[in-house]
This record gives sequence, C-alpha cells and structure tokens, in this order.
Amino acid sequence: MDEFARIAAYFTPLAAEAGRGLADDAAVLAPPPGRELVLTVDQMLEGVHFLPADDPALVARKLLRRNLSDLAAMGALPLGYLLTTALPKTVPRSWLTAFVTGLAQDQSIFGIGLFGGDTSSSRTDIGLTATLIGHVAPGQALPRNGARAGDRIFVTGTIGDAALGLEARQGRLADPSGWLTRRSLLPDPRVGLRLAGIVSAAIDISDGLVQDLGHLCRGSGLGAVIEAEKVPLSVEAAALGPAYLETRLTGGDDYELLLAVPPQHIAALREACGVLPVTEIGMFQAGSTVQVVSGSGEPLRLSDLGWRHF
Ligand SMILES: Nc1ncnc2c1ncn2[C@@H]1O[C@H](COP(=O)(O)OP(=O)(O)O)[C@@H](O)[C@H]1O
Ligand SMILES: Cc1ncc(C[n+]2csc(CCOP(=O)(O)OP(=O)(O)O)c2C)c(N)n1
Ligand SMILES: [Mg+2]
Ligand SMILES: [Mg+2]
Ligand SMILES: [Mg+2]
Repeated sequence: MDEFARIAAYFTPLAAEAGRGLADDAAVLAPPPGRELVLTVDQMLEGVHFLPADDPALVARKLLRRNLSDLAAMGALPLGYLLTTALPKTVPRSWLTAFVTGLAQDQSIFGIGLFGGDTSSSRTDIGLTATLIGHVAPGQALPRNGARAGDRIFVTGTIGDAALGLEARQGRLADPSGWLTRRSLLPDPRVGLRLAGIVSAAIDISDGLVQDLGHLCRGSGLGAVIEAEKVPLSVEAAALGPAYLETRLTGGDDYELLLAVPPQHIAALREACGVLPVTEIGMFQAGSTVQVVSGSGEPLRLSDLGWRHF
C-alpha cells in the first residue's frame, strides 16, 4: 500500500471537519469565538519514547496524551491535532490498524479530531509526531513564570508510577497488579481542570518531578523546597520501598500537573480538582535551586535530576 492509499484507508476516517477529508493541502480551522489558540507538539520515537514491541494502539494514545498534558499545563481545552508518521517498510498493516484504533479511541475520549499531517518513510525506526491545537480564554493561559515566594507546590495524582512501569516492562522489577505498566503505557493527562485565577504557575511533569520543578523555578526566578515523603505515590510504588525514591522523583513520564498555588487559593484548587487528588509537597522560596529534603529536613542528594535528550 503506498502513501496515498494508506492515508485514505487509515487516516481519512479520523478527520475532523477542519481536516477537509484530508483532501486539501492544509486544514482550515475556525477558532472558537473569543478564544486564543494554544499549540503544542511532541514526538514519540521508537527506542526513545516507546519499545518496539509496545502495543501500537497504546503508542498512539500516549502520543496524543503527552500532548494533551501540555495543553492541560496551559489550562487549555483541546480541539484537534496534526499527525506525522515516519514508518519503515517492515511495519505490517496490523500495526497501522491498531495504531489508528488507538487514535480513534482517544479522539472519542477527549473530543478531538484529526486536522491533517504528513507521511514519510523511515530507514529503520518508527517516528511519530502530534501537534495538538487547543484553546483558552484570552489571557488565561497558565504560565511557568508566575510563581511567587510562599506559593505552595502541588501535584496531581501520584508520581513515579510510569518510571517504575518502564523498569517493569524492561524486566527489571515485578509489577504483579500491572498498574505501574499501565501508567507507563497510558498516562492520564489532566485536561479540563479550571485552574485559571487559582494557580500562579503550572507545568506538566514529563522529564521528572525535580527537573520540571526546576523549569518552574527558572521561569519564576525562584528556588523551591519539597519534602520527599510528601510526594504522593501509588500503593504499588509504595510496595517497592524507599530504594525507588530517586526513580520516582526523577524518572519522568508522569504527565501529572505541577502547580504553584498561593496559600489563600488552596481550597479553590481542591474544589477545582474535585475527585482528582492534589497533594501539597513543598513551597517556592527565594533562590534558584530545587532542594529535596527528608521529613527531618535533611537534604537529599540526587545523582540525576531528570530526563534530558542529548
Ligand atoms: N526544536 C524546537 N524548536 C522550537 N521550539 C522548541 C523546540 N523544542 C522545544 N521547544 C520549545 O521549548 C519549550 C520547552 O520544550 P519542552 O521541554 O519540549 O517542553 P515540554 O516538556 O512541555 O514538551 C517549549 O516552549 C517548546 O515549544
Ligand atoms: C523506551 C523508553 N525509554 C525511555 C523512556 C523514558 N522517557 C523517554 S523520553 C522521557 C521524557 C519525556 O520525553 P520528552 O521527549 O522530553 O517530552 P517533553 O519533555 O518534550 O514533553 C522519558 C521519561 C520511555 N518512555 N521509553
Ligand atoms: Mg516537548
Ligand atoms: Mg510539558
Ligand atoms: Mg522533555
């Protein structure tokens, strides 16, 4: 099947109205009236972001969800996406069928459609990119640079499951319930929370809690202190014991939100998050470094702060 047959068979059925049946040279999108557009792009590369044997449906969904998480960090709601695929000849049709099934599933869950994309071939590894387009009320996008000294640091959900899940998928630790593996393969982006006017800064955790907190600190011209024992962890992660603390704090792939919250807004934050757990883990302060301390205030030495591409 050549590129054009493949687009028609697999991708045209996923197209949103703005995608014009994938029949024109580009998409034409009418932004929701009175809203600002929010644009983000992230890649999924075989061997870097996913394992060659991973279920293609889950690869597709994680591709969308990693981008949806960036929209969530901006306080934006999603509209749709552009997709690029670079596939080697060896990829069977069954891979593509599963891949588009995953896309369709998350399109329906998150209410998004496909606007268009680009298809090319790859010599060896699979390369995938999604550009998500969302919208936000004018001036309400959540910045990384708005934190103030004294703002409390909150995270959604639990931290560290995905990094442990990757270890499990690579056979380096046991995951009897499958929960850690699930969190590594299929993150839950926190889209739809109404955080504008409540949080002073936001970022999603992709590289690891400590490194991404460093990005908020740099953006806001501050330092921060967090208490390691306060970082929320799942029952499954807790069962592995303290040996995995550093992995949890720096491993990344969490796609939870890390938020700066003025103390007087904490009740409003909890209200906005409803049943989604949010946990206070520390505070912003004058300075420029991220300190991780134990309950007794002892500083923790981390050998690595988080994921970085070379
Ligand atoms: N190759 C690139 N070209 C242009 N902008 C980039 C590139 N890579 C990253 N950025 C921008 O740099 C910032 C940080 O990127 P990144 O670390 O990928 O953020 P995130 O973890 O939220 O995906 C974002 O504003 C992103 O748009
Ligand atoms: C095979 C494999 N190895 C390693 C990882 C872990 N990993 C890869 S990239 C990454 C950080 C997030 O990816 P990045 O491309 O930096 O996304 P962004 O920060 O731009 O959202 C992590 C934790 C993985 N998910 N899969
Ligand atoms: Mg990125
Ligand atoms: Mg991000
Ligand atoms: Mg990154």
